[in-house]
Amino acid sequence: MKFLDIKQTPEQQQVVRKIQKSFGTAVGEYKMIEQGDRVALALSGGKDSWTLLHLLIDFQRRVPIKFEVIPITVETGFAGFDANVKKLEQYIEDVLHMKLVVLHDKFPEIIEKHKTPGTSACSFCARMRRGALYTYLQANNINKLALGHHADDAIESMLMSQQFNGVLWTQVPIVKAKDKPVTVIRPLILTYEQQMRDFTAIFKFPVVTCNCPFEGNPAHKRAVVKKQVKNMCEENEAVRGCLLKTCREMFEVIAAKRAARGEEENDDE
Ligand SMILES: Nc1ncnc2c1ncn2[C@@H]1O[C@H](COP(=O)(O)OP(=O)(O)OP(=O)(O)O)[C@@H](O)[C@H]1O
Repeated sequence: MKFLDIKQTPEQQQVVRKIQKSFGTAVGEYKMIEQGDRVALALSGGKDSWTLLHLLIDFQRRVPIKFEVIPITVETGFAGFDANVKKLEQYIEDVLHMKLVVLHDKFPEIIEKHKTPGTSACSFCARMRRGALYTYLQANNINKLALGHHADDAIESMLMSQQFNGVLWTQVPIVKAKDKPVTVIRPLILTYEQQMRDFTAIFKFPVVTCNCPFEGNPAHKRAVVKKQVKNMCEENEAVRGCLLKTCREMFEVIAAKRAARGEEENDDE
């Protein structure tokens, strides 16, 4: 597996080192990976989870901790996604010499039947995806689930929760799933989305989408908040760093509140 060994320009080397550092800091600081872990990497085929898969394999080769990485894709059943998943399988076999686990499902039919008015299809889909992954993980003794959420996701979720729900919430770096022997980890939580774009541009992963008809709607709350952050950064480029610092304080507040209530997390995306 020589994916990181391809010839890189000095600028590209900088991109790689910087992302290895933000990944390594998150994994170390939040104690995400331990000896003997079996880590499922939830691969959507987007740039974030592709980047995460490569960083996990790179980390596996560089540290003395022994752990497994098992890439898994939920083939949701949206028209055309099955052909995209074939591209993921091919790359993983040819380039990484690994096997992709594919869980086939029929989300469009279930969404059509059960969607409750007022809730977005996206959160419903994310919950079903999580359910499918937890079922497979439990049946196969896999104790960690790595998701590709990154720093900008955490920032946007924090601002969305404040503005639309009036609560302190965001995706946290590590959390035990409610009632399940699975711990969710987010090793990219200190890495900005632009870093993933730069990393993907160097290694040219076969990026695919899930072909869902709801994606990219500019009226979505996340799209609204993304634009707000962009506007703030145009006025003061230090804003993004400050917001991530706030998120890091919030991770502790959220964990302390949960511990005080004796709760395990219901880790909604
Ligand atoms: N179909 C899927 N199968 C497996 N894991 C998935 C799937 N879709 C999403 N995920 C996981 O959930 C995370 C968050 O999903 P989301 O749809 O918000 O992705 P995203 O921000 O577009 O990231 P990516 O670039 O990885 O697609 C992904 O990074 C990935 O780890």
